Amino acid sequence: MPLLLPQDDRPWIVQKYGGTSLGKLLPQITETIIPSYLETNKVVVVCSAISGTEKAKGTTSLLLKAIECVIAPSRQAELNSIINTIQDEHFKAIKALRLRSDGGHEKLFNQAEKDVQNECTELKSFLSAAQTIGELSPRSKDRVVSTGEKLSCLIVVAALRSKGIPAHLISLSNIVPPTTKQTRHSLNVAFFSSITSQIRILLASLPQDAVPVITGFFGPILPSLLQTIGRGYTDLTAALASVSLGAEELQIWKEVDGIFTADPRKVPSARLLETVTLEEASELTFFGSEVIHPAVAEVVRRGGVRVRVLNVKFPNGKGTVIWPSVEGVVVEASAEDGNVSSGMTTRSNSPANGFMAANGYYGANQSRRAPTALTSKDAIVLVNIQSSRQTKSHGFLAHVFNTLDQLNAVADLITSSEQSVSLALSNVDSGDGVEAGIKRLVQALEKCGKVEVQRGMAIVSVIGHKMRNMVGIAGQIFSTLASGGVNIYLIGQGASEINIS
Ligand SMILES: Nc1ncnc2c1ncn2[C@@H]1O[C@H](COP(=O)(O)OP(=O)(O)O)[C@@H](O)[C@H]1O
Ligand SMILES: N[C@@H](CC(=O)OP(=O)(O)O)C(=O)O
Repeated sequence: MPLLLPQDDRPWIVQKYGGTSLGKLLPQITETIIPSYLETNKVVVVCSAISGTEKAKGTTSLLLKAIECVIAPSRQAELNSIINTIQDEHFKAIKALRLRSDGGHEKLFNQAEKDVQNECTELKSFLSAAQTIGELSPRSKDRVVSTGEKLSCLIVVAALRSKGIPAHLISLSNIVPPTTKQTRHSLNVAFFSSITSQIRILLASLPQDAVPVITGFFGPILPSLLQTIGRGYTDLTAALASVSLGAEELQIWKEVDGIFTADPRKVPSARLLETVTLEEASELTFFGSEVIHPAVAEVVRRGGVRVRVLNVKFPNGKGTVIWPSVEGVVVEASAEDGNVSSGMTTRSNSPANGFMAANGYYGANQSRRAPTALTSKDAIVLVNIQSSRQTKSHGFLAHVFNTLDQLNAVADLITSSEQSVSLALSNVDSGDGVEAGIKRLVQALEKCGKVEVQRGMAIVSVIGHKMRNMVGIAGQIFSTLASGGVNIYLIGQGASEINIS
């Protein structure tokens, strides 16, 4: 008779770990946080690529640099040295695991080392073949970038297995069905549903006690994940995994206690927020504070998953809960009333589907809050275009936006009048430097009218749901800026009215 195992009905928790947390705090993650949650939950781990010190010097950034080398035949040596650096960083991580294991698990670590080496060798030959041809398609670039998450998952699986946790690596780099005729995938509801089903199928094939360790990269997406979703895509993968499992909570583990009223590195007096809405979190990220990837919001809202931002260094903290906002609902509630579970200590009292308790609660104190948070973005280029007055205003605007589209330039803020448009752009560098990007932009926009450019500007954004109904908030913002001697060049209020920039 087959042995029937008891059904494991612990609720799922999905934990996403960013590159710097994995690079600096791997033992804390694999020896303390994950085992603690496994006592009461089934856990899925979603990993970004490892960054030893900071994201700008991490594996993904190095891989992007390697991609740049491909188009220049003279940079073969540099290319090889980048991949060697990546390999060494991962070998170092395995060496640290060996030291913590006191000579145990030799076979496990040897295999991990071999797997890392194989990935890097394959990558080198892929890149060197591309260098011979002198080009790399967006899809091939994605193939290169996906190596980062594969490598980090190899390390995390080895770390967990060395502690007796049955971790299994799940690569999502081939879960998107190819499109036959289309040149790009439409990232719509149907697309995301197909991804969540694929993830569910992959996870269902694992043993019941398995701890899946999922690559933050998923693909292949046409034209490419980097082009469509951009950096920080691991948050989205984790959101899709949580929806596919009906997870109790999606946890985004970082090196900060949660979401603050401002970047705590820049503003020491910033306060930790107990809750924010999904929209506020997305706006904060878009305007300079890396909180959650904006694409996460729609996925978790539809899937009804609660999101919590937590600190790897202080895992007992409550973190910040991100809730979907509910139109027209104004409820005063305390954290306790609203089933806000408190991190590692009380986890079992959350609502079944993770959000919106029956009383319509959508986060403690939200109805009392004035602006929720501030953020800023530097190195902004301001472009003013004055129409040459020969075209009607809509023709002029269409011309300007078509030009931006052709140049792949995204404006963070836009204001317009009948005959002029002001644009604030944060990303004018297409790989050949900011000045080259500005020159290209000006040349193209001069066909629409007179163009003026101002460099070295900053966008300051005040974000909060409550602002929608507050009279006088804009006046307060501008008089505060004036008292700090700040000259305002452009004012924007998002259509959602939760952001004044
Ligand atoms: N409002 C904010 N709340 C929290 N962190 C913020 C905020 N604005 C900017 N930050 C910065 O975002 C970073 C997020 O933490 P980090 O662990 O580096 O993220 P990741 O794991 O995604 O790389 C912190 O360094 C923090 O200073
Ligand atoms: N590794 C990718 C994706 C990602 O999600 O990163 P992180 O979670 O460390 O922000 C990047 O650097 O963009």
